[in-house]
Amino acid sequence: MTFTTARRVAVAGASGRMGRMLIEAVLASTDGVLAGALDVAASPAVGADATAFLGRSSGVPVTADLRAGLAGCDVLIDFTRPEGTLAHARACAELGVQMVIGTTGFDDAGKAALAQAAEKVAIVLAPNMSVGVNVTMKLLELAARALGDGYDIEIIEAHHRHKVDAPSGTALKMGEVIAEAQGTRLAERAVYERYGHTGERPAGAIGFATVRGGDIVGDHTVLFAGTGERVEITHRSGSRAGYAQGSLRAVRWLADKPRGLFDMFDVLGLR
Ligand SMILES: NC(=O)C1=CN([C@@H]2O[C@H](COP(=O)(O)OP(=O)(O)OC[C@H]3O[C@@H](n4cnc5c(N)ncnc54)[C@H](OP(=O)(O)O)[C@@H]3O)[C@@H](O)[C@H]2O)C=CC1
Ligand SMILES: O=C(O)C1=N[C@H](C(=O)O)C[C@H](O)C1
Repeated sequence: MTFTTARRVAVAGASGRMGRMLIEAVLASTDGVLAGALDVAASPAVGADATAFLGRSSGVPVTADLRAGLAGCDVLIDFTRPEGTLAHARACAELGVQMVIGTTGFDDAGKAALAQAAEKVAIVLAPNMSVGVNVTMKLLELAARALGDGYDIEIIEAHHRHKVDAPSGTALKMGEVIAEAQGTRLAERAVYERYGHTGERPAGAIGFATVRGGDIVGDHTVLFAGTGERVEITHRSGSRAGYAQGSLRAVRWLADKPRGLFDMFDVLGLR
């Protein structure tokens, strides 16, 4: 992928699973420049070169000092934890640095804080940066609208043993897309847990089921269970590369945006 003009990119969570994937993707891009790398103060990576894990030197040190890490950067790509991303967003808003945020697990107050930061700088926020997942969301919109209320909806997701939030941000977004396509709100329909004598399935419920194990990168299936037939729409990620490439598309798309909160539907023209 190429940026229209070279963009100076910082990566937060530089030693994380996505952080490393993103650093590799920025280095491999022809006109993106790795200009900053952030991690928590306790991380053993702090002080080391951001590309030491690749056995090479970039001259960019990993730092926990936000001002130092963001100095001279155009955009921060952030896949960390909600509390980290919110601190980064405050710094980015103050310093005029754009953001691409893949972190999941924000509560309503966190989402509101990001919307506030987006009044100062342009931000792309999406629980899944993969092109395939976002196209799958559009298919779900179509299916939900066309199938209507005769089909019971269940969202099943599976991820690796290290994932800390559930259901995944992607599963929640799929639920929101489906609920909105049917003129409703997810909060009124979501069933996150079942145990013991649950009684019959409530009409209109959107159920969630979570699987955690091994090194599963990320699988999502939405089941529309009707009478005499089932529709299943599945996306499986086999690698994290798709998340990184989607993030770089967002970096490029943001280049001429002064401020505002956007998502991957905006980036990919899926609105
Ligand atoms: N939108 C998308 O396409 C995708 C989103 N994700 C999401 O991205 C996030 C990160 O995932 P993943 O890379 O697997 O996680 P990792 O745990 O591998 O990496 C997280 C990184 O963030 C750092 N970190 C932890 N807490 C903070 C904090 N408070 N402030 C700053 N940095 C912090 C970690 O440091 P340390 O290890 O030292 O604690 C680590 O470097 C998750 O929310 C995940 O759901 C993941 C994949 C795709
Ligand atoms: O933690 C992960 O790994 C992933 N998190 C995102 C989510 O919560 O939806 C995206 C992807 O599924 C991988």
